[in-house]
Amino acid sequence: MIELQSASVVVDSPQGPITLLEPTSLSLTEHRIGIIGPNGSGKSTLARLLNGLVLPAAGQVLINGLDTGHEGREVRRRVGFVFTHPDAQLVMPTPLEDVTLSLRRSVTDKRERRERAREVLAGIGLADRAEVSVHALSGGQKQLLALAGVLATDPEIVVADEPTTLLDLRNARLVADRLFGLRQRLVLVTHDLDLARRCDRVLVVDDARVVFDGASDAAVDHYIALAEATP
Ligand SMILES: Nc1ncnc2c1ncn2[C@@H]1O[C@H](COP(=O)(O)OP(=O)(O)OP(=O)(O)O)[C@@H](O)[C@H]1O
Repeated sequence: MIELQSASVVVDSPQGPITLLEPTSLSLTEHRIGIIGPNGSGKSTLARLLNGLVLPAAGQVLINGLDTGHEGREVRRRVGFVFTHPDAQLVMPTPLEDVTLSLRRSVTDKRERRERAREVLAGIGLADRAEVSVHALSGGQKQLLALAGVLATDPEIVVADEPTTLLDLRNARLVADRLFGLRQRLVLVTHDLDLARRCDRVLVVDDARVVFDGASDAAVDHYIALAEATP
């Protein structure tokens, strides 16, 4: 379970503290949770709270009982984070090496790890790209590889921050289908309202607050009404 207990996010600026997320309390137990809202509203901030990339200024964030403030390492092991830009998480020269690195904790034998990495790559359709430079991959292939790297760590929860934004229709569908096929709990930040509609529960964030929390169709309607009401 993902639990926010009056969790707020505040950053310092030369003009004084800025609140990026007002105190928020949530219990997220659904399989697929969407987060939608306007640019700059606080969606990424909320997503980053869930794996301790951002820590609450007050309140608590608990992931399956672990406090992100005190047990950050344990939390990051359980919560895989997929960034909008896959380059942010592809650290090795080739796909094979990248996935092999992600498997270092779960598979101790080196040879077995490489074999397993090849299987993972085959599973995302990149078997023939295993040993090319990651820079030679297309945007969609990179995003699939980044996702595969996250999944190779066997997280309990996957948080994805606009993972399809940079992709064309075909690749966006590939990545989305992969995300929605996961057995793990998925928290998905997205501007794609069709994807939001596929979630079991959707949070609408506006102006550093969760302004709606409910079923996906009602949440999307709320967001559209909000956008239409904004001058
Ligand atoms: N470290 C920071 N210092 C100051 N302001 C920040 C910081 N991080 C984010 N912000 C500001 O906080 C607000 C919320 O940012 P956030 O990235 O959470 O928005 P978002 O809803 O994900 O936006 P988008 O849809 O554009 O990605 C924005 O106005 C952003 O400029």
